[in-house]
Amino acid sequence: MLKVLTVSEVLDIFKNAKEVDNEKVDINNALGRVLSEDVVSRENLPGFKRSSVDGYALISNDTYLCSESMPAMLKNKGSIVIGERPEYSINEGECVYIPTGAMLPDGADAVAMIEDCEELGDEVLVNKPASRWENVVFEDDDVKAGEVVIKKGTVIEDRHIAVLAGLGVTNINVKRKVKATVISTGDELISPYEERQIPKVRDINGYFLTAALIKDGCDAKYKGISKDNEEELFELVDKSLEESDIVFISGGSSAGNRDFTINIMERLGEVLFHGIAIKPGKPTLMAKVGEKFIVGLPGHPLSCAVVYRFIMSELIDRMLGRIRTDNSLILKMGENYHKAKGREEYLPVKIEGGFAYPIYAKSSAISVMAKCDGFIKIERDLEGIVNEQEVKIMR
Ligand SMILES: Nc1nc2c(c(=O)[nH]1)N[C@H]1C(S)=C(S)[C@@H](COP(=O)(O)OP(=O)(O)OC[C@H]3O[C@@H](n4cnc5c(N)ncnc54)[C@H](O)[C@@H]3O)O[C@H]1N2
Ligand code: MOO
Repeated sequence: MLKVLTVSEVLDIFKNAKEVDNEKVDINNALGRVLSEDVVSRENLPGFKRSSVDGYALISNDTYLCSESMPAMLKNKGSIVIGERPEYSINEGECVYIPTGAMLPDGADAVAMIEDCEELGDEVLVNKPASRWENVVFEDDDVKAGEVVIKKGTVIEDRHIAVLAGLGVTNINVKRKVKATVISTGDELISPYEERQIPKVRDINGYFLTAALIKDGCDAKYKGISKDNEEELFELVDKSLEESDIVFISGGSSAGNRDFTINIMERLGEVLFHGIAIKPGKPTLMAKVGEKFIVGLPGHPLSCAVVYRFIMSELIDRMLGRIRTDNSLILKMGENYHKAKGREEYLPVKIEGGFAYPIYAKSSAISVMAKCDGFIKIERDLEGIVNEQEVKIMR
């Protein structure tokens, strides 16, 4: 008897998954890792008042009402060197040349752009009034000391690396990678490196899952193809559990006479469910072995991909404490779509002219993965979506 759960019941089970431990990585190895604590700035950024333009640092009052026909005439004290503390301080009637990014000298409260000034011997003529703090960046304009700059759970992207470098945070607290093993099962499977042998089929899921797990920040190992032989698969899963937090088995998940995954799960641990009310991907199963998991995914490639992408990646999120950024898109449907009640459905769609169109595909098809621009989720109790209805496209 299959123990079929709804998607929300499955997600509830994931809430009990334990987060992996923390580790430290160098900024050069931080890309794609999940922050295990908030990054709190120890300091203000930029940390000093600086000019945002090339020009002359001066006292704004000295340029009051000046114009091209009546420029303000200021004494030029010289030049400030970028990266050095200014040797000069500015008094009434004085100015000093300052390059973009250099430290504002004491006394100055504005910078006039070089385009609005003319050097005339020892003097500088300023043709346009500068208002107080014009072209000046304050000590804490960018970041204030004590501020949370990047939140715990964030996946570190290149843009975060920029911020970490700016803050001088080079040793970063992250979650260790989730260790995952991928096993494909089926006597009919051959490696994509092998010569084609009809009616054998190339292993798609092993490659897909390994790539998807790596993309999700796991240390994923592909263990190849196991024959439809319970003992062979048992040995492989048992051994893989020693070195993994989670073992993914593709194929053999439904109820046929060569579907051993359930037996292996019963022998090794506690089966959590056998079946999710979802289309495609119903024959998905999962077991717990101590703090580790075995997941059995449907053999049909589209089903396997949908279950990983929309269900199992949530488990990985839990284990990594990851906050996923929402990159979904809201668009209108370009036609009606009918669905049967009772299962939550993930429908592949193509975007054309700003509308979403369903792609009709059997779960044994794989080309849809190259053709679709994303998936829409249709709730369990709905019977479809009508033309022009707004839908959320998950990518
Ligand atoms: N009597 C029933 N038959 C089936 C049911 C059912 O409820 N009762 N469910 C169907 C659904 S839905 C799916 S999905 C599949 C899932 O089957 P399994 O997970 O047991 O997978 P297999 O039988 O091993 O394979 C199904 C199909 O997928 C191909 N396959 C398997 N692994 C791979 C791989 N790594 N790469 C590419 N293709 C793969 C395999 O050759 C089969 O064609 O069961 C339905 N049947
Ligand atoms: O659930 Mo199957 O995965 O519908 O094709």
